[in-house]
Amino acid sequence: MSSLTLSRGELLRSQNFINARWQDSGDGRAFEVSNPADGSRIGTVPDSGPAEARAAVDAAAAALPGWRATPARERARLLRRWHAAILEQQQDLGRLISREQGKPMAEGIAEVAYAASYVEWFAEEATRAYGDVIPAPVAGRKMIVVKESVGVVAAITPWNFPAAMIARKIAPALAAGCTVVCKPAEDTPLTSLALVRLAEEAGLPAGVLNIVTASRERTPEVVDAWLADPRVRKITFTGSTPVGKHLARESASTLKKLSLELGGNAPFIVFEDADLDAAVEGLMQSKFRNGGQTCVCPNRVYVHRAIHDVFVEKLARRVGALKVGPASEAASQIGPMINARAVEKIEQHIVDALAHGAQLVVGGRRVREQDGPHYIAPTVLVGATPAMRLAQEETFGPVVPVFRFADEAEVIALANDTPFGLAAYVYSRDIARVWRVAEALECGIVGINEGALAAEAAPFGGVKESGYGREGSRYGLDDYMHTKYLCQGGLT
Ligand SMILES: NC(=O)c1ccc[n+]([C@@H]2O[C@H](COP(=O)([O-])OP(=O)(O)OC[C@H]3O[C@@H](n4cnc5c(N)ncnc54)[C@H](O)[C@@H]3O)[C@@H](O)[C@H]2O)c1
Ligand SMILES: O=C[C@H](O)CS(=O)(=O)O
Repeated sequence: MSSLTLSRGELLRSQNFINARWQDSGDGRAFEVSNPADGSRIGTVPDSGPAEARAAVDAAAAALPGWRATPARERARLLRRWHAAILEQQQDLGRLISREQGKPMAEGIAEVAYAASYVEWFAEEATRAYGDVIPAPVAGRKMIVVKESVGVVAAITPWNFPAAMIARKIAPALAAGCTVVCKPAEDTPLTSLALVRLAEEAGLPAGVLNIVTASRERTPEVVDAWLADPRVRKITFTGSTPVGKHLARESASTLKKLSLELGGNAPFIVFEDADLDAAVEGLMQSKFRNGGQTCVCPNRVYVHRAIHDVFVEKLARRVGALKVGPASEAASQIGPMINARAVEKIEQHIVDALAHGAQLVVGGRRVREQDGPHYIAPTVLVGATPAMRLAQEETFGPVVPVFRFADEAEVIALANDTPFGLAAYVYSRDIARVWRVAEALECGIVGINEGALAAEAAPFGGVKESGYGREGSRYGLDDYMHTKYLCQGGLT
């Protein structure tokens, strides 16, 4: 594949950004970033360690008093400038996302607008961090509640949405008056570096936003330094549940505030009275977005036995028609999986399901191997059971296991039989039923006859082992603020 050229070449960064200075790692170590479509090299970034981690916190801590004291309207103004700069570079950033993450070009470009929507949203929310005045129970007393920034925030982000996930963390943090150190996923650091470059151009003061990159091997050195640093008052993380649990355990020593957006295992439930065409469309939208590599992708599809066969036939026809290929091909709808580890997990899930009695309807194998090793054919399996790994673990790939069910009580029990609780989907035309089921499902997000849930105005997050905290929405600022109660006496 051709080397990546951007209309603004300076957006392709190769250094950390600490205290407003682009710099290599102290020991000069670096690692390559490659295109998951064909393994070709896109760029190199620093392989940072504890020294860079500490330098970033030093900068963020030094900048905190000034940024915290900056009027909210000024913080909002800077976020609006960042928002405008991101949209001005939407095409470049979209191409960069698609090149380093693999998603089809249209999805890469759409992700930039999605990321920018969080920056715009929190530019607005910045000026609405209201407190309260409490009617005093006794004379001569004033009782006031104020909101204050939590302080230095460490953000650790995943590879599946390299722009949106970091914007969804940095924007509320800056809006709240926090300063930030961030570490993007080793597979997709370039997009985050480009966004930080645009934030620099927007005029953020030195030290307010700092980013360090690290390989998978050195990431624990960077993040463990932040976990042990008492100046870091909050960790915000999107990624796997095992890593989320590690962060929660290690944050306990300094009782950091946490936002954890972790793995999912979303059920997609189709009742016998559902609009089947709408349900198939909703499943195609939610399941195959980013090749199935999102935390809200349906991981288990439950179809009422009365409409099972006709639903599967409709679904298999759509799935079998999906085009698999690199972002460089305009017709591609399903890109390569992010890395070999992801492909291995997906293949293990398929093999395990077939070994436990599932039947393959379409897909089930690697494709386009002449182009690269990360392409998986969109797959539909029927005869799935709770005993299979793909029912218990998040596949994070283009695989649809279909389970039969007989009645509402049975499918609610099946859907909730998982440690995870992020998203769920219900298709039915019975209004009473959809609300009964939506309320019974143990999760943070429910799509009712709808497959497209993501929106900056909505609170995003889960329950159980999918984590806690909410990102986006009018609730999103709370995760970056403390509530302080002021009581003034002696006024009689
Ligand atoms: N909730 C989501 O949006 C989301 C995103 C990515 C992955 N996942 C889940 O996680 C699974 C594995 O994906 P993954 O390996 O990319 O996720 P991961 O959790 O390993 O990586 C996510 C981020 O955590 C960092 N990280 C990894 N190990 C760490 C450690 N020991 N200490 C601190 N930070 C660490 C990574 O460098 C990356 O920045 C996926 O199959 C999927 O199930 C969920
Ligand atoms: O994969 C994780 C993302 O949070 C999904 S979404 O972009 O918020 O829908």
